[in-house]
Amino acid sequence: MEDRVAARPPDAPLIEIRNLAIHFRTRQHQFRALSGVNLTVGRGEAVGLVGESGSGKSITWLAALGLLGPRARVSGEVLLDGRDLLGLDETAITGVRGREIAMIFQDASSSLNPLRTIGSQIRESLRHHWGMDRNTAHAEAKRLLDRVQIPFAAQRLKDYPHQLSGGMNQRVMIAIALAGRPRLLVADEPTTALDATVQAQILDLLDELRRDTGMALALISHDFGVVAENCDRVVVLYAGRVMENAQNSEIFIRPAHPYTRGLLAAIPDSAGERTRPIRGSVPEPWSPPPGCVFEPRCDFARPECRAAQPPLASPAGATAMHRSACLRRDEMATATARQEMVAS
Ligand SMILES: Nc1ncnc2c1ncn2[C@@H]1O[C@H](COP(=O)(O)OP(=O)(O)OP(=O)(O)O)[C@@H](O)[C@H]1O
Repeated sequence: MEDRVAARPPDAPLIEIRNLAIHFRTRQHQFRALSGVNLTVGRGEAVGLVGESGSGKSITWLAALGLLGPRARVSGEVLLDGRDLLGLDETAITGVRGREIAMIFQDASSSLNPLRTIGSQIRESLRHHWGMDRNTAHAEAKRLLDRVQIPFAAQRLKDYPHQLSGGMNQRVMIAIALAGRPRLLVADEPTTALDATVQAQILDLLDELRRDTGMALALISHDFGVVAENCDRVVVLYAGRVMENAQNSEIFIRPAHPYTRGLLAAIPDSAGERTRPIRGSVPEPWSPPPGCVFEPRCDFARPECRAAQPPLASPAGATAMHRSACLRRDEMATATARQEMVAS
C-alpha cells in the first residue's frame, strides 16, 4: 500500500469517487438514490456539490465514510490516495473518519453534546485521534478555539453549547473537525441554519483554514451562491445524477445544463428573495421519469430527451473538464447566462 501511495503522481486527486451508486431498501420502497456519480477533489481544492434537497449530496459523502447504515447498498469506488474506502472494514474506516476526512453538518447545536462543556468535547476528540494527555489536550483545545476565531477561548472552553450562539457552535464543530488534522473537510450545509452575516463569516473561516492548512474542502449546499463564492469547482447533482461539472469560473459564464441555469436563476437576491424558482419538484427516487431525469421540469426539453439519460460530455468550445449531461449542451453553453435560449 505504501508503495502504491508513493508511486502516485503529485497532481493525482486526493479523493476520486468513481461510478458511485447507492440503493436503499425501506419498508415501502427499493430505489436507487445515486447513479454513476464520478467526482474528484484535489489536494487543497474546494469542490462544491450543489443541488436541491433530496438530490443525493449528503449520501455521496456519507457513503464515502461508511456512514449510511445497513439499509444502503453502495457500489463503485471511493479512492483516497488510491485506497478504496468502500472496501475497508469497520476498524479501518474508523481510522479514516476524522483523521483523513472530517465532516461537519448543518445543525451544530444538535451535533454537540448539551451535557458536556465544549472544552471536554474538543479534548475528547484530541485524545481519540492522538492519545493526548489531559494537559496537552487542554492547551491544544484552546489553540483550536483561537484558530476558529472564538474570542476569550480559555473561558469559552468551560461553556456548554447552549451558552453559545449558533455561529459559535458551528465554529466549535469546525474546531473538533480540525482536531483530527484531516486532509479533507466535508461541510454539509454548514451555514444553512445561520443568518446571512454569520454565514459569510463561517464560509470565510473555512476558506482561510483551507488556505492555511492545505486541507481540501467539499462544500455541500442547495444554494449556488454559497458554492460559487467558496469553491474552485462545482458539481451539480439532480435526482442522484451529476448534471454538470465545471470550474467555478466557467459554469457561471457558460452554464451548459438547464438545471444549472435554473439554480443560478434561483440564487437569492440581496433582499434574500428567491428570484426565479425552478418549476415543478424533484421526482420521488422510486419513480424517476423515463429519459433525462430533469426533462419534466425542463423548459428546453425536446421529444428525444424522453428516450434516455444523456451521458456527461464536454460542450462545444468548453474546457475538457467542463461536462454537461444535456443533449442541448452545445447550445446551452454558447448562449450566455443572461441571454435566454428560446425554449424548445
Ligand atoms: N437512510 C436512508 N434510507 C432511505 N433513504 C434515504 C436515506 N438517506 C437518504 N435517503 C434518500 O436518498 C435521497 C438523497 O438524500 P440526501 O440526504 O443525500 O439528499 P441531499 O441532496 O443531501 O438533500 P438534503 O439537503 O435535503 O439533505 C433522498 O431521496 C433521501 O430520501
